[in-house]
Amino acid sequence: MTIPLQTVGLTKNYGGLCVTDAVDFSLEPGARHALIGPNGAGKTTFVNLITGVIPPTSGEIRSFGRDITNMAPRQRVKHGIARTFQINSLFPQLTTAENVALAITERTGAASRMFSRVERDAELERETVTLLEDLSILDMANKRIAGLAYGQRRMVEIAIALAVKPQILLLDEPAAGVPTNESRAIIELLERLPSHISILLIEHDMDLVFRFANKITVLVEGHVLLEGDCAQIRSDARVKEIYLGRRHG
Ligand SMILES: Nc1ncnc2c1ncn2[C@@H]1O[C@H](COP(=O)(O)OP(=O)(O)OP(=O)(O)O)[C@@H](O)[C@H]1O
Repeated sequence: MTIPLQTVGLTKNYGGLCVTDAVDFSLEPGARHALIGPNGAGKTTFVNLITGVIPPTSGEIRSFGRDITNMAPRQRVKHGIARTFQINSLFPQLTTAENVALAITERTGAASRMFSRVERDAELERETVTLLEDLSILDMANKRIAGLAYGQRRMVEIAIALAVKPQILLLDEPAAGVPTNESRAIIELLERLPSHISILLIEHDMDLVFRFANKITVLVEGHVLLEGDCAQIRSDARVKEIYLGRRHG
């Protein structure tokens, strides 16, 4: 089986500053992989390179056997790569269902014009309901985004990323800024994500990382310090000193 996502010698320089330093990385089929590292380690830059928001200085990005290094961001979405953002991108006056339906419409676009309006609307509703049901957030369907708690909005953002039917999902700090009493629901939602989707989670909350991921890559100053399972990462002295030590000392 071809590898969903792979970077080879991926490098990004800003002037003299090397932010992504020859990163070799693989996301396996069905992965639950976390990318961790201290502030400024280059995690978001890495995601921006993968999604095509910024071009690399050198190196390659491959996905399912295809070189996507120079592919436009929209094409990468069509190719199956979706992401969530740290910044809220929802329409606050629309309901959860309307926000998700809009994202589905964007995906189906021209293809759906082959059907009549009634068929289209029925299919759109069916898919929206199924998606919300699968994530156990159907109770939020008719609520406006503006009236939702912050943690609930983060869950809708994940639903929207799923609306493009991705094969690869990049989650950029899905629990950032979410109060502790709401973060549990987010963790449970992450655990309900379809197993065939390969997921890369960027997260500072180590409890969430250890619960979600079975493989972890530690990025420090743009380069991969270490990669391993939760036990290997927990027990590594360098990781404790550089990153975990400050939080889990
Ligand atoms: N457009 C840019 N121009 C110059 N330097 C940049 C630019 N974007 C990012 N950087 C620098 O690259 C480094 C990595 O930033 P990045 O946001 O990728 O780190 P991060 O690991 O995601 O941090 P955090 O955990 O705080 O979100 C930082 O030193 C940052 O200042």
